Amino acid sequence: YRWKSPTCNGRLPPGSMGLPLVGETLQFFSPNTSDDISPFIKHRIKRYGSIFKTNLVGRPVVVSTDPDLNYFIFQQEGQVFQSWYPDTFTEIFGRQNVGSLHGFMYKYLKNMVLSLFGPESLKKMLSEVEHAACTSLQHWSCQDTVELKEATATMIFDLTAKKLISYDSKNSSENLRENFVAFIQGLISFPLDLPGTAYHKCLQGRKRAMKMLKKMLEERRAKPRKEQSDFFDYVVEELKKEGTILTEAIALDLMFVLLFASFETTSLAITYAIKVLSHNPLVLKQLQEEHESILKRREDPNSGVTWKEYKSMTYTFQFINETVRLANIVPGIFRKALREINFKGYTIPAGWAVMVCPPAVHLSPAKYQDPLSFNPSRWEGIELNGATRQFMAFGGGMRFCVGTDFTKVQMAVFIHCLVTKYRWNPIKGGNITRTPGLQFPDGFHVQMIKRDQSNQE
Ligand code: HEM
Repeated sequence: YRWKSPTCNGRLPPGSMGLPLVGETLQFFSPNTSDDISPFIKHRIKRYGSIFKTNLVGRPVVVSTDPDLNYFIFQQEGQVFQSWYPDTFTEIFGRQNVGSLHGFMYKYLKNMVLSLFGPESLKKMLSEVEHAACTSLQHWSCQDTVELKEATATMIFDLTAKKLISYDSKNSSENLRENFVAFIQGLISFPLDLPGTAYHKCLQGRKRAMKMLKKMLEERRAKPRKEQSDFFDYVVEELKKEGTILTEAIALDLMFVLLFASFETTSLAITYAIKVLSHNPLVLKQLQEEHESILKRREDPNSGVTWKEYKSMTYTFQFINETVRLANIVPGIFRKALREINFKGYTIPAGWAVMVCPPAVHLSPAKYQDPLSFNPSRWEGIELNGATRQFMAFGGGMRFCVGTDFTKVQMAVFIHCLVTKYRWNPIKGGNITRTPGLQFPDGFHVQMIKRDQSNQE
């Protein structure tokens, strides 16, 4: 009885707490192979309304699909709500990762990351991003087929690892990337650390990756470089400062999170983008027109993408917004109630978790006409500089994703290289599963063909 009816000073949102101990965890993780809102969420909205309670991995949770409550949760970060993630996240990302830090330390880290992925840094990175995209595409076009999820993940990982820690997979005896396996499955999973589970694989990967990162940082501290050129140099300088609040453990957890957050999310977005492009020839044509006209306007045809050109990719930004709206890479954003809250007649008790559910908003017919259709033009004339009540693919409020602009640069530049120089044929795979994180269980295999070659065919 106590499990089913938790104590509360007011009126709890409706919903079921499921079975003792496991709650509704199994239903929450059951796979969904469509782009639509997961049946778990959909059925409960129908039955209980837009705010309901449940229990996931032994935790009472209020799920919010209500735009007003979502907005309130994001705005109240650090006041009424605080960033909180299930134990699986904290164990995998480290207890001192940026998502688990608050107050002064959090602001300090956020500024550090923003200086790394802010517009000034990105302007300087543009040519590196283009180089990575062009060489990868060239390489893939020499192979019979390429599996895009893995290939784009490797491309982005190599670029970020170079920028952060000057890691070059080709000149290193150890493979850092292979430690980041099964992450999407392991992160939001049942915290069972048993051989064979995705959670176990993630923990093992984390241990190995942290060992490598620690060794690299120690080597750098022993032999600091004259000029600061990567994030490790910056960290080494910060650690030397008297009275610094940064510790080696915090810096390493941050490095680990950034490496993961940058490659796993953007590679899913790019793979998803190419998959939808394969089915939407008119969208592809519009993208081609935009990018070919950029090339035509260029005085020096051999020069790279400039910041001005990047900023002029209007249709591409609409395409990116539409991709991340439908991809719903982050299916749930977690917070903890710091005190009791009353909202729209319901009480959320202090200490309870809340989960903002972006897919429920992104796929709501009340917010988006024909929500499941891929239509970049719906974003025409809408400039998104942050989250809105309708769009929260990158979160919202104070914790809005610091990598948003980095992702957009990578996606836009990659699309530029792809649509101006290549065409592709889907060969196999491309099916998606959401458990609830987006995955391509059999990858997405395509044949990449250089356009001048294909024109001659
Ligand atoms: C398609 C790509 C991406 C998506 C959909 C995405 C999504 C999100 C979301 C929803 C949040 C908010 C989490 C919360 O409020 O608890 C977030 C935070 C974050 N993201 Fe991203 N992200 C993407 C790319 C990146 C990249 C490329 C980086 C690396 C630079 C990155 C680094 C971070 C970090 C460090 C945070 C934590 C920010 C904080 O706690 O203030 N993300 N991201």
